[in-house]
Amino acid sequence: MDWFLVVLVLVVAAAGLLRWRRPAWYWMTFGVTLAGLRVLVRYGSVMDACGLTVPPARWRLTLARLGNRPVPGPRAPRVLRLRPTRTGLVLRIKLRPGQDAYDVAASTDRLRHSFGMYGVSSRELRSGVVEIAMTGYDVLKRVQLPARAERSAVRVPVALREDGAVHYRDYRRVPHALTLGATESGKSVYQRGLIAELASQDVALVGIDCKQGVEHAPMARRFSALADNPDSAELLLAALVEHMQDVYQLIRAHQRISADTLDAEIAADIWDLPEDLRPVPVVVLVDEVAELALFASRDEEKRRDRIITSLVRLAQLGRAAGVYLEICGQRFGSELGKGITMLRAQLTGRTAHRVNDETSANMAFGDIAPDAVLAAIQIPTETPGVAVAADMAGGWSRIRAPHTTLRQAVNACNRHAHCTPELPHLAAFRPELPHLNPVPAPAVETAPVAA
Ligand SMILES: Nc1ncnc2c1ncn2[C@@H]1O[C@H](COP(=O)(O)OP(=O)(O)OP(=O)(O)O)[C@@H](O)[C@H]1O
Repeated sequence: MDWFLVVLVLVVAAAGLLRWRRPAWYWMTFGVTLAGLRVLVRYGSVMDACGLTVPPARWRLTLARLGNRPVPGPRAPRVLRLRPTRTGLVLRIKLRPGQDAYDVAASTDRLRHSFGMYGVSSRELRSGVVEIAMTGYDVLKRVQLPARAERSAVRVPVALREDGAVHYRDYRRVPHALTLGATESGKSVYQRGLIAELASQDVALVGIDCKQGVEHAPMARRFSALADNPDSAELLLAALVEHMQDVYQLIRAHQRISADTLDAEIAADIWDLPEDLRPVPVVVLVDEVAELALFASRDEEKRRDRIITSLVRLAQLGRAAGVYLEICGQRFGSELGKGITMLRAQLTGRTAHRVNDETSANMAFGDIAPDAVLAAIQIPTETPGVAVAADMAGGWSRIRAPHTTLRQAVNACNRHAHCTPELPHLAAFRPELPHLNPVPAPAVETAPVAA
């Protein structure tokens, strides 16, 4: 009995310690079982308390009356499945007649504290079937992407969503994206993580970093082209437009051949081309975009107009040619001059880190997901890296990228330097390669020769 007590105290102490210091480990060791039991045991009463039950059917009442049995109580939605995950529980329920997925969505906060979970969200899978995703702890506090997250050439995991799901950057679904945020809000860390993920994929990376290359230059081994000032950015963007036009020519040539062949696929973009003909997709990463739009003289104004025109052309036509834009900045509104709102309309993937004012949040979401504006303004200063991500479908979620240091990103780029494709149009912009080991070799002391 004594031993049993000692073991019990030790287990409770270990659980308490894990819950306090390592909530993810606590969840996987104790939390998931306790929360699963709690949900199953309390399910009926919680649903009743949250107003998610319906009165019993009339035939049940009649049967009970005829059989002199107790009157049946209200009925909660039927549980189809309760699935544990790495970060929480997923409960799938079948609604009773007269219930609506909106009723569940409106009760998520009540469900959250009634089930003792950290966060609850819901979505309708199909008519009458709702999935309730519950997280057991604050998954955005210390973010680690699951090693088994799916990866493909133009779809890589970049962050974790607050419901515990992995947030992907999928260039085929959302070709161009805009990432906004105040200074020190986590934009560079987000972009670094993205580069580190893309490094191992079959894509060409092109960087435009007007902070003199401070962000991109250390990762130059994996970049097919780099520009570190507005002058070279202008030329690089013009070269990218030429590359895009060449890819269109290739697609046209393939279409001419396949048009004469009965039943052959007719390509509409690079992904329809046979693999041996398909040009490598290009991801163009622009850091601090406002630097490209500012000018102080007439010549600089003309250069700015040419830069914005090239960006607009790439945004409008790049998707089919496999040229994708990833633009990053503190603000991106009409105050940056003509062409900006037109360009922004093409950047349909939006991510906003902490912003300083509502206007900046509106620049990110005002036109695509107005509900996300408030969420972006509420991101606290003490959680850099937390962001709100939305796309044209109008849905949004809070996300946080893992904390990728520049060293980790550089290591990933160096490891995959051999994957860097050479693009003929961009040959003039191949970056000067940093030395892998820049530490000078220590001077060799020569021992005095014995007489
Ligand atoms: N995902 C994250 N998780 C934890 N900490 C983060 C994360 N992202 C950023 N940080 C912290 O916030 C600091 C600022 O991040 P970052 O340099 O990415 O900001 P920024 O928005 O690019 O700033 P600036 O515009 O001034 O370059 C980082 O040094 C890091 O310590």
